[in-house]
Amino acid sequence: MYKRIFITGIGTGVGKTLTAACVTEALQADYWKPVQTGLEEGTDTETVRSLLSNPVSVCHKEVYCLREPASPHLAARLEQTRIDVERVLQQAEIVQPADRWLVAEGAGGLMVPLNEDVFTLDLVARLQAQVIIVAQNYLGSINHSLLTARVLQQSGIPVLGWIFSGDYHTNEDEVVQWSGYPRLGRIPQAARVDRAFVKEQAGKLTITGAH
Ligand SMILES: Nc1ncnc2c1ncn2[C@@H]1O[C@H](COP(=O)(O)OP(=O)(O)OP(=O)(O)O)[C@@H](O)[C@H]1O
Ligand SMILES: C[C@H](N)[C@H](N)CCCCCC(=O)O
Ligand SMILES: [Mg+2]
Repeated sequence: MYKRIFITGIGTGVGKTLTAACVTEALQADYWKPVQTGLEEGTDTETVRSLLSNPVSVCHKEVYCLREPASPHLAARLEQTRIDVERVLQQAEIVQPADRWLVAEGAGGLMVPLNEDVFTLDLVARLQAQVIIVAQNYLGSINHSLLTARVLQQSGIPVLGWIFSGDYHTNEDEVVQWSGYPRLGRIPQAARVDRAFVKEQAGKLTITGAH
């Protein structure tokens, strides 16, 4: 079994990057965003690099960096290219030493296409990663959360549990109960997100079951 954790979310903009930084800090892991779309506001790799305190974590280079802030298959099409999943998988082998945890972050959620044939979900399965799902509370988030859980269950992908992004809401209990996946923690809404905040939140996560 690879020591790989894939951070997915119930959608885009739900707090995966900050959560990934906290998980990376907690495990003193390495971080990797293989496919980045949208470059104008900076990359997730730059964000995570700026938020880590420990001296051992490495933030690896992306395999694809695509300018358009869109689904990877569309952003790739605009640049007359195609995301080659085999290349992403080969790169995972290259960047990851066998004894180190790798925290990988997807672009958007699991049913985001990487090309005309492959979804992010398929990449997760091929990476043989264990999954952490980031959920945020909003009206409609129970549906998005349980759809995400269902597609992972149906794919037989191992799930470590949920990390909630933002302040507590009872919907969180619903999502845990209906899905059967445990709560690994919550990253509260912060007025200022910095290294100290990430370090503090990393110390509160309980990432059990990772092996
Ligand atoms: N707990 C928090 N406190 C304050 N701001 C937050 C928190 N979580 C996320 N944010 C902010 O919300 C915005 C969207 O979150 P983020 O970029 O992490 O989404 P994402 O799920 O990683 O999206 P993508 O699919 O683009 O990778 C960012 O500006 C981020 O800094
Ligand atoms: C640009 C954005 N921040 C993400 N990196 C890409 C999100 C793709 C979402 C696609 C979709 O679900 O419609
Ligand atoms: Mg992100």
